[in-house]
This record gives sequence, C-alpha cells and structure tokens, in this order.
Amino acid sequence: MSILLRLGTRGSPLALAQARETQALLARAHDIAPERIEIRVIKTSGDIIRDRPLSEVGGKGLFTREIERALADGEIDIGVHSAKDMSTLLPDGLVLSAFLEREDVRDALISPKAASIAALPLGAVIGTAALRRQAQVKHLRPDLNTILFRGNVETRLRKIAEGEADATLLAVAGLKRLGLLDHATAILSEEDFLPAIGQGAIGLETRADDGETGRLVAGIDHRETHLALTLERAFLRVLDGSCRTPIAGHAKVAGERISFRGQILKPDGSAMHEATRSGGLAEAEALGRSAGEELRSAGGPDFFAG
Ligand SMILES: NCc1[nH]cc(CCC(=O)O)c1CC(=O)O
Repeated sequence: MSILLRLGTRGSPLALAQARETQALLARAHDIAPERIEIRVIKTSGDIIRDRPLSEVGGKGLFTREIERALADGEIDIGVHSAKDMSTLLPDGLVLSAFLEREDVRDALISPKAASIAALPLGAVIGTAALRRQAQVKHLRPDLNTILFRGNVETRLRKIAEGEADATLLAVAGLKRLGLLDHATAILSEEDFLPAIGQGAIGLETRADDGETGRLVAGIDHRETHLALTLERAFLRVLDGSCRTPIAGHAKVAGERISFRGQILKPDGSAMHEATRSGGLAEAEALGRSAGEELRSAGGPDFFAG
C-alpha cells in the first residue's frame, strides 16, 4: 500500500508516542490504514546540544527547526510537535493547523526525599532545565538550589534515581504518554506551578499551500484546545522578547467562555506578576494579547533585560 501522509517528529520516546497518537487519530478519522501514514524521525538541534540551558542556545525553535525545514521542503506533510516547544512565530508558509486534545497540564514532583515541595529539606537541590520551574520553585522556597538537568524524560528520571539531585519537576502529560506516571511522587497544584504555555498539547504543523493535508488535519482538531492555545500563544507573543524571562500561563474553555491566568517571574523567583482574563471565545486572541501587555508594563523594562 502506498504512503499517503508523512509525519515528521523528533526521535525521543515521548515524541514518538505523540506521533503514534497522531497517526492513530488520523487513521481512524479518515478510515486510512495506519501503515499508509509514515512516521519519519528527524534529529533536531535540541537533541544534539545537551549540556547547556535551552535559554542560552537559542530557545524554543531548537526542537522544531529541522522538522519545519523538512516540512517546507516537502519531505514530510505534517510536523508533530509538543506545543510547548514551538516558537510563537512560524516560518513563512507554515501554519499550525490543529491541536490534539490536551493532556493534564500540571507538573509532577519526582523525589525520593520528600512527598511535597514544602517537605524538601532546607537547601535541597532541584534539577531542572526549565527557567519557569526554577523560578517557581525559588519563589515558593528561596532556600532551595537548582541545577541544570537536561535530556529526555527517562534520562531525568535516571538522574534522580542516581542521586544527582534531590528532586525534579516533569510534565504530567509527558509521564502519562510514556506510561511513567507511577514515577511521580506528587502532582503539583496549578496555583503554585502554573504550566508553560502549550504544556500538554500536541500541535500539528502543515504547509499553508497544502490544502488537502490541512483538511485531513482539521478533521482531528480539538476545538477547546485550539482556542486555549490561540489565547496562550498570543499572550506569549507579546512577552517573547527575551527567552530569559520565565513565563507561565493556562487558558481554559468552559462552554462559551474562556478564562486565563498568566504569570511572569524573575529567574531567581524574587518577583512575580500575574494577570487574569475571561471573555467570549471569539476574543481568545485579544484576551491573550491584553494579558501579555498588562504583564509587560507591570514588569517594566528591567524585568525583561534578564
Ligand atoms: N521541554 C521538553 C518537553 N516538551 C514537552 C514535554 C512534556 C509534554 C508536554 O508538556 O506536552 C517536555 C518534558 C517535560 O517538560 O517534562
């Protein structure tokens, strides 16, 4: 049977799980044999550069650039990405056509030492690669120390098992998709650990001029997730000037309303600003922008200087 669609993805176990989920949904929605939807693994810069914080080596585009190049060049038809890893501005000619239904947006604590952040010993060491998690941890517990923890989910779990840090934070969504949620010591409250923009959602990117694939992908789009991501990404776009600013936010759809809480922090957790919005679904983009603008002026120029 001939190949009908080519999905491009990173090769990490989590990325492959997300690509298989996309493959299964497309096959079911359009009555296509799954083997006619090929999964192509593409190595990205983010998979190669492993020893430095992402904020220092070029931020978000790192996990998507090579996949986007393959998409633009027509080597694949759909780029499958963690929405969290996508930059707010897509290359010309590419569009985010659909999002799969969002998984749990929360972070999990993984620690052999304590059942909660509050119970960690004074001065305990948290391993994380995410500036947002570092800032939120320090905001709650200024005595805690953070060290750089990179690598995929399995690598980070191994580092904790080997004692390289006392605890780490990982997305519940990733642990669930990998069948590893039993490694979570506790699920952290969204109140204290507002997620990263896009956390838990899978974004499907296509070529703007490829209407046929665009239609197939639109058939598996999850409307509420799409609306939430529209708001969250508009918020992030306003604040995106510096990838050294920890940013968090979560939009939720309930009936015909959408609500949002967004947050910026200093990397050391010493300052934090929040904005909340709620309104009609048609306002999603405008609500995100206005929340971003509120936080941009609340933070002032030195907040974003890093
Ligand atoms: N930055 C890496 C990354 N990108 C997406 C996820 C998890 C899955 C998701 O948020 O959709 C992870 C790992 C993590 O943060 O634990």
